[in-house]
Amino acid sequence: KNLNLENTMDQDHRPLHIFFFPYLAHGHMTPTINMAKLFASKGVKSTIITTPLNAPYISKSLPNSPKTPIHILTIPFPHEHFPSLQGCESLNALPSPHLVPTFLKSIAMLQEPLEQVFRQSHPLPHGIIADMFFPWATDSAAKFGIPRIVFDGSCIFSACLVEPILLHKPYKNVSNDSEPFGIPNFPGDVTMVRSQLPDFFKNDDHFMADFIITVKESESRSYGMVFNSFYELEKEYVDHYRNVLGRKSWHIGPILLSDAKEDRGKEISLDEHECLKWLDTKKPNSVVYVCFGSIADFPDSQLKEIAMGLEASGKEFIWVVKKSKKDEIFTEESWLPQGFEKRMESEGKGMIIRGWAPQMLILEHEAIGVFVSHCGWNSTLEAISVGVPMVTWPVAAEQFFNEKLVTEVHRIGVPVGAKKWALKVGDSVKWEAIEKAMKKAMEGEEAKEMRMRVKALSQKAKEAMEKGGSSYSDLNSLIDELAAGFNFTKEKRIPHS
Ligand SMILES: O=c1ccn([C@@H]2O[C@H](COP(=O)(O)OP(=O)(O)O[C@H]3O[C@H](CO)[C@@H](O)[C@H](O)[C@H]3O)[C@@H](O)[C@H]2O)c(=O)[nH]1
Repeated sequence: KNLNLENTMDQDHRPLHIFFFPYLAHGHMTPTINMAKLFASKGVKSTIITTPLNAPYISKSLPNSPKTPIHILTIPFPHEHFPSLQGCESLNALPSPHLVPTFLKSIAMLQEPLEQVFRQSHPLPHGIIADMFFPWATDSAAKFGIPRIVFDGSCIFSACLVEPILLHKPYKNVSNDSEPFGIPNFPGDVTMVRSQLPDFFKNDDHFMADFIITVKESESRSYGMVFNSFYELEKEYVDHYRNVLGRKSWHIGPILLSDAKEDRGKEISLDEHECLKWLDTKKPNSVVYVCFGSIADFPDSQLKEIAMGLEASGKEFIWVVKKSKKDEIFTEESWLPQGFEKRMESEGKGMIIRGWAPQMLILEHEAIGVFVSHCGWNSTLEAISVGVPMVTWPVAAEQFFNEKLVTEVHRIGVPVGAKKWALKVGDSVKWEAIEKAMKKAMEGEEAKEMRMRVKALSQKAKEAMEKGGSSYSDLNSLIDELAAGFNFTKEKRIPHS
């Protein structure tokens, strides 16, 4: 029942207080910060728990005068046990992908400091929204009688796909990596091929194989799941998740739409906004924006193919390029066709951003015609929220699942033809395919229809966040429930456990 508690007080008239515990990676931290801001805008006292090196980024992203203050509480990172991670407390700051297993181990050691925070909290918070990749947070919260809610950084569509694939292993029924297989106990007739699945789904010896099982198991024991998504985008899958899989869930997004425009891109320097001025000189829907999120790192040979594809398409573009080694000098010779950058700049054709771009500000510029993306969920939702069609180029994580939602369910994107899941990206896509996909997404009748579909979804996303919309209502019921749940927590019992 919806209690509609006034002023987000609990039944003892205490203001509601929620801990937010984001994973130490960009793609997880940003939506969690925005979630804390959203809760604070409703009058909920919000505390973000993080490690010292991540605190400045969070604090820069917070609004200057929120309705209710947002606190940052730091816990120590276990550097003494992991000397190879000196100076690095985020997945994005790892000097090499080889350190990922070490990083995962170090994260597990945050459990004790988190529990220490609970021990020192008087009174205890009403709940903790902790990232899915902290599976042990469920047990930690339970020790203190606090409901643990899992933040799944992706969509419900992907969550519905992961469950039956892990459980029924349908990829074992096909004879090779490229033979399609259907998904049992999944609404809709999506097919996958084996090469698109994460290695740790298929290989029990993979360093993440046990971890993903623990994550799923902890989800089923948690109080519920929060998704940065909206009902109208994934109706069938939300219903399946709740009614067939029996999971308690709230979809409260696109959270970014609740973020004030002046707060977006605050964390980057003003010079980088040069690209926005450049976009002001371009025609509506004419520019290709290419960016593969905060982690994916393409080899030089693949970057060269992208450059060739962009040039051959004749389209204007903004292309964001990252390198895993921060200090590496970006010389043209190794990864661009000769003279490419000068040629593009002098013709006003294109702009390369090295490092970090103000993505949301770029995407919502009317000049952007298509987004070439790896289908990280934040990027996908950002494109949908502002109504920009995509060229999909999934790389790793759950990105091949998200691609299906974009290209097959909603038909708002053109696949570039990436076939293989890989933590270390190869050079699998040739320039001809890149050029073709970009043209298909921007030219002709089909492109027009795709644009209309994504614009319609963008409108629905806005409505979901407005008063009375599906995400607005779900957030209110979550807040009501947490406020009402305090009586349960006093008895050291998690509701619905
Ligand atoms: O130059 C850049 C690059 C990225 N971003 C932002 O960074 C975020 C990137 O997030 P996402 O698109 O989700 O990609 P990843 O960083 O790769 O995210 C990881 O986390 C996501 C959430 O769980 C998963 O969906 C992805 O598969 C996983 O790789 C987005 O908000 C972008 O707007 C920028 O602002 N500027």
